Amino acid sequence: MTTFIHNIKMVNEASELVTTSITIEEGKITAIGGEQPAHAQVIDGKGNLVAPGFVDVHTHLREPGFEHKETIATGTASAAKGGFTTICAMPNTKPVPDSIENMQLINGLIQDSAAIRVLPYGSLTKDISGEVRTNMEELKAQGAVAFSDDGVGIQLAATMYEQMKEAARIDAVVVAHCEDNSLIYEGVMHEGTRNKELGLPGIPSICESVQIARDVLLAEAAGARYHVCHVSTKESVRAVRDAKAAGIRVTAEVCPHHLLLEEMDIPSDDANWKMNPPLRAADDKDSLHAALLDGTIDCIATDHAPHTVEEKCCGMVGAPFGIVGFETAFPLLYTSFVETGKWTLKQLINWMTVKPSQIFDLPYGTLTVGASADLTIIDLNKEQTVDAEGFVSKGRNTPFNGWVAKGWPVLTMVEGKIAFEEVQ
Ligand SMILES: NC(=O)N[C@@H](CC(=O)O)C(=O)O
Ligand SMILES: [Zn+2]
Ligand SMILES: [Zn+2]
Repeated sequence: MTTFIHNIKMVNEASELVTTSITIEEGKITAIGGEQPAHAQVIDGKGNLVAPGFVDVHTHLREPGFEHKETIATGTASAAKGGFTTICAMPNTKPVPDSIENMQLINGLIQDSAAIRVLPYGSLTKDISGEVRTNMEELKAQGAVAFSDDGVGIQLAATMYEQMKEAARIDAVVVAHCEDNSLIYEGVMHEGTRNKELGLPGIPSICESVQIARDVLLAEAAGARYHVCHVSTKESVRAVRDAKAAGIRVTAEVCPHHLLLEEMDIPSDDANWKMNPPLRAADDKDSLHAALLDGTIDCIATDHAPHTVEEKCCGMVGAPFGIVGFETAFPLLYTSFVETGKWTLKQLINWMTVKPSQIFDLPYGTLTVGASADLTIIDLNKEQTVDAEGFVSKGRNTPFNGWVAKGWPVLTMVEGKIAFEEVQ
């Protein structure tokens, strides 16, 4: 089948919008700016923006094991609505993708119900318990996109070092949730000013940064490719920046909420503001912005982490960490940082497409002839209020409810097939 999308604007290197057309055949882009082919299905882009489908390297789909929070079907529908076409699913499911058998089980579930492309992580240790190392070569052969124990930090340096050496041998990326368990102090938000006002236990910044500092040195010694999840503190930024300057193969991501919010924004003891790592201080947030702009931080990832209303109902202590992210990521970032002139549209799109793809050697996140027709059409003028009740995700856990934003995806396509379309 041939599809022709016309009356569409693409953003060029200078971040200007250029009206063009896209021809898609057999799931691939075959022309940009060409004439309408005969017998094509025609889509009117209505003058909207077309961007490469977003690539999210840090997501939680909860299935198998926690289908009451999210399923592969609801999570990928939510992602498609947010303009995402490729997402990497973290391994904190039940079972954990830590064996050939469990990888195959998860691949089967993805095959059966994913609305977009889902690339599963394999775990670094069995049952993400930090003890017994997994056979990453076996898991890679089953399609593991990279390796992580996200949700928990790897406490033992030797475990991390051994897996890094093996990852270097098989050319895989080690992806780390950095958290030293001895420095959590049962905290539920940032150890700073706001937690004291609210009388809640705090997680100090060193809980994250000391493990990053350890890991970049381990990565250097192992010759491994090492990617840091959800960087949240200025000390973490410095550790990554220094490591890059030393030639260590480190990359890093930042989440929208850490760019948009800080500890003082937390209105009350409300678990919709509880996530790991927590919202940090204003100067941490500033350093994350500077790090994105100077390339210390490579990309943006949502860390979409759905939980139920019941789990999030009753204050921070006792509630699980995590907030949803797919359906609000682009509009919130676009409105806060592109519309205000802090970033160019091209920068934002790159941080959500080519940049994450490059880290994981993925052939996605680009609108070029020959590439998979993974794209999202976005109405940059459409203004809408974030309404958690209207989310496609099962999760309602967002601190952004009620925010007004522009730039909502109206159509998302994966391999030329429509995965989401806004009903008129
Ligand atoms: N980010 C979170 O607060 N929670 C994540 C785990 C994680 O990403 O560390 C989850 O799985 O709920
Ligand atoms: Zn994490
Ligand atoms: Zn996560």
